[in-house]
Order: sequence, then C-alpha cells, then structure tokens
Amino acid sequence: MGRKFFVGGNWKCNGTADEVKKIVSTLNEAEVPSEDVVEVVVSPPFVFLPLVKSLLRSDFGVAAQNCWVRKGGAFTGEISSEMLVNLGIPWVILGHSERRLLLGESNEFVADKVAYALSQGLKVIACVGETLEQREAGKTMDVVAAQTKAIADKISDWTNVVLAYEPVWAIGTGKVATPVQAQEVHSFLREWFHTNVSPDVAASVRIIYGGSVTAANCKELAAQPDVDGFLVGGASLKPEFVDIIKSATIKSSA
Ligand SMILES: O=C(CO)COP(=O)(O)O
Repeated sequence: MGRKFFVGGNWKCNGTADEVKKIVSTLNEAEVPSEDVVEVVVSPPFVFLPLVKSLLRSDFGVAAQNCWVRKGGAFTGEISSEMLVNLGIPWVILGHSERRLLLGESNEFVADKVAYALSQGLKVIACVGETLEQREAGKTMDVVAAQTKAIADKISDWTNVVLAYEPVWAIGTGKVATPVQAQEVHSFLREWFHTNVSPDVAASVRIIYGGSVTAANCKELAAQPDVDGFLVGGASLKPEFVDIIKSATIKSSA
C-alpha cells in the first residue's frame, strides 16, 4: 500500500523576492531523505511561483495557494487552474481555513474548486479542520466529516488529493495538537473514507496534519499511524523546515 510521507510548506502571504531566493537556496542545499521516502511541495504566493519553480531543486514540487473555482475568464484578481497548468505548477492548496473563514469560502465552494482543479490535471492539497468553538462544542468530527463529504460528493477519484487536517485553533498559535488529538481525527477521517468512499481510498489517501508544526514537535506527530505528513506554515519559512522533512524517516524505519 505505502502512503508516501508528504511535507508541504505553505508560505502564505509572506516574503520578498530576495527572501524567497534565500529560502529556496536553503532547500536546494539541504540533505533530505530520497523522493522514495518523502514528497516535498512548497507553496509560495502566486507572484513568486515562476521564480520558485525556476530555482527550486527538481525533486521538490510547487503548489499554488488557491485558484479560481472554474474556467478562467472575467474574474478580476483570480488565477485559474488553466494558468497553473500552463506554468507547469502541479499542485494547488484549496480550502485553507484562512480562506474559509476570512473570505467566506463554503464547503460547497471549496469542493467545486477541488473538482475543477482535478479535472484540469492539478493535484490538490484539500484542507479541513474545526475552530476552537467547534472543538469545545464537541463538533470536531462532524465538522471535518462535512467538509470532506462536500468534496467526496463532487469527485470520484482521490488519487491526486492529499487531505490536510488543520485544526484552526492550532494554526499560527504555537498551540499544536497533541499527537493523540491528531491521530484521533486522522483515524476518524480514514474510517470515514472506509465507510463512505471505499476501503481502497481509505488505505491509500494521505492525511497530513497542519497547525504549529515545528522541528521540535514533528517527530512525535509523524510517529502516529494515520499521520502521513505535514502542512507547515510559519516553520516552512525557516531552515527548520528541513528537519520537518527529515521526520519522514520515522515512517520508513517503522
Ligand atoms: O496553516 C498552516 C499551514 O497551511 C499552519 O500554519 P502554522 O504552521 O504557521 O501554524
């Protein structure tokens, strides 16, 4: 079966061209486990995508942080899936909580984006996760199931999807989910796929964790059976991202 460990770096709305070049050169010089062990994808802001793609080592992939929900056209300020494909950008992050909450992206809108991006040949990192209020109300599983179901209702092939579980209360707060909390939701989601999609998809889909992942906490999280990697925000802008990539070896030596 073998779910290859996946480490994504979401740079969000950060960086100047010089800073971006610096991060890329750190990554290019890094000694990391081979492509058989870990898949690494970094996601710079749109404007830096061509720069990063041209400079970044070829064993690392590049992702956009969003794209338009359907075919491009008269949608000022948007970037289409077609454009990403045209530039040779293989991945896109969709449904990040910052977009769901700050820009009002609904489960259905995110699901439409996922379906369209896949139809154009992009690979998708689809994000789900509950707010603190939802967690405290005991609704975590309902929320992530509804977010995942909206996508499952619109796609039939999960091969090119990585699901990122990112509890909103852990994003950018320094308050990481404990390994037990992460495993609990990841195993719930895998079970959800088993029941609602198929045993094959449940076994093969990668479910990665995001929210205050650092070099200090990544190993314990990576050791959880249903944690197949990470989506890293703040720490992906720093050299410690390389240490997070290296946590993949925990799986290969297991
Ligand atoms: O939102 C995230 C990745 O998409 C996580 O961000 P932080 O790692 O900064 O908490």
